[in-house]
Amino acid sequence: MKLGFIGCGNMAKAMIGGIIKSGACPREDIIASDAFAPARSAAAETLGIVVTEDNCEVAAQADVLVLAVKPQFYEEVIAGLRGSLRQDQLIITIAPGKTLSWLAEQLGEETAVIRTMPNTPAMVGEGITAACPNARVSEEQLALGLKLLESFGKAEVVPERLIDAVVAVSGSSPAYIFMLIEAMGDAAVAEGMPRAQAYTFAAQAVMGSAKMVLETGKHPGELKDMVCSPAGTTIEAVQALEESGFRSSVMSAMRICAEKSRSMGKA
Ligand SMILES: NC(=O)C1=CN([C@@H]2O[C@H](COP(=O)(O)OP(=O)(O)OC[C@H]3O[C@@H](n4cnc5c(N)ncnc54)[C@H](OP(=O)(O)O)[C@@H]3O)[C@@H](O)[C@H]2O)C=CC1
Ligand SMILES: O=C(O)[C@@H]1CCC=N1
Repeated sequence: MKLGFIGCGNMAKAMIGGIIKSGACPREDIIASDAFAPARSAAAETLGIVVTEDNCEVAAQADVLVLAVKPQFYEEVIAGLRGSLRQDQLIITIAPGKTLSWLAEQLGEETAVIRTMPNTPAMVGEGITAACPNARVSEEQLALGLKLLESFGKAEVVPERLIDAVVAVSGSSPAYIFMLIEAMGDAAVAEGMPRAQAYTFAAQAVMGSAKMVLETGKHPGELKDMVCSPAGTTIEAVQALEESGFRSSVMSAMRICAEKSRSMGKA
């Protein structure tokens, strides 16, 4: 099985890194193209895969083809691939806004497409990806697609109407979490902790908290209550966070994120 990537930027590199690390596809069977020469060199050097400038060469070789360019380039990239695509190929998309019906118009009704939304923690095998197959995707193709997506984390089939929520809750959310870790690190530095140590403590606390949600099955509010000792330190921090609208800020940001994702389909 040959795996092709068109566009070899941040998300493609995260996915390819995870795929190679897990052994789901050997690096020799992965080929990627990118219009930007430094992106090609970075992928060749860091991932050890074959790279080319020619998108059609990737499309011609790939059994599974991932379109990993920004959504605004999808139309021109797909137009440039006409004549190089085959009916037996599986296309995986990762762009917000680009719906299965829009993709069917661009790629042809007969093309098997899995619309997905991954995230960059794929790079360390801790991604989560939502997958929406179209009606042309066979059981074997869906199994193959999910095997690839699961090679760098979790993957779940979701109805397409949920994909904009997925963009907000997992596609984009690593950025909010990195901002949280950065802010926690800064505050610990202000208390006198060396910066590197501050990031280790902040990141480990975030990872451990996430693991508790996943592994205990307890409501996040209950887990929060377990940290708040009566008349203690945490409840003071919780009150300060509530006063500055922490939870409503996160919800507003995610609403704007999902709206932006929806709007990208109209561009
Ligand atoms: N980054 C993330 O966390 C996530 C991204 N995604 C999606 O992944 C896709 C890629 O995003 P991301 O990796 O962040 O973007 P990047 O800009 O890092 O990567 C895209 C790459 O594609 C190149 N490119 C542009 N036009 C073409 C073309 N015509 N042919 C071949 N290559 C081209 C770009 O070059 P140049 O820089 O010159 O334009 C760039 O190197 C997007 O659709 C994004 O929405 C989905 C989930 C998470
Ligand atoms: O910022 C973006 O548009 C992409 C999609 C989800 C994460 N990054």
